[in-house]
Amino acid sequence: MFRSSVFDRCLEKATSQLLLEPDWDSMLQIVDAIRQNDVQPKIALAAIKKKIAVDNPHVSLYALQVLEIRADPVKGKILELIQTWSHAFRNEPSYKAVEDTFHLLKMEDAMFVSEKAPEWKDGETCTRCRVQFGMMQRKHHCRNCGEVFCGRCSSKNSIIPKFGIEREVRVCDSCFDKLNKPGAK
Ligand SMILES: O=P(O)(O)O[C@@H]1[C@H](O)[C@H](OP(=O)(O)O)[C@@H](O)[C@H](O)[C@H]1O
Ligand SMILES: [Zn+2]
Ligand SMILES: [Zn+2]
Repeated sequence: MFRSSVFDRCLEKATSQLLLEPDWDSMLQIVDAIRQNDVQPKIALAAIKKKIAVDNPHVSLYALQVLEIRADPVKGKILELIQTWSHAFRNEPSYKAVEDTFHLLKMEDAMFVSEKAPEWKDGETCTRCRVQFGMMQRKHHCRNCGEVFCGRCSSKNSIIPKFGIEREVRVCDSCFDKLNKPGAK
């Protein structure tokens, strides 16, 4: 899928051995891709884990920093991984960065807890109008409630700040109203 190749390209850039300092732009694009389900969290997790595991502390550090900017959906599991790493290499000076990043992430975790976007539910009919999905009636997902809808009932887009989604994504009609009516919570 094109969108996930954006994730792969940004991960390569963000963890390149040639970097002299973090490539925040690529890292932000990675986090957006994960948050907006452009790439499956578990695929992202595997790709980042692979980067952390390379035998180059700089690449590992940058891969860890990719998480520092809130790749929420995968963060819990990665924190465990980082904890293992920082314990395993506690006496290795070149891996000191791993330990520092772990503590940074733990601290930050305590500070910001943003809501997580819901898992997408599946179904053979539109949640709103009950039309049956098929070749000519494609299913779509609302990024706010995670329910499945036909194109007509989910034709609008919206940002969803509470999930950290700053780009317009597909939402169903009722979520669009909730997110965009004055005084929306
Ligand atoms: O186009 P299709 O081949 O039917 O595939 C659907 C699209 O990828 C939809 O993306 P969208 O919600 O962004 O439209 C997704 O929500 C559905 O689960 C998929 O079945
Ligand atoms: Zn519908
Ligand atoms: Zn919705």
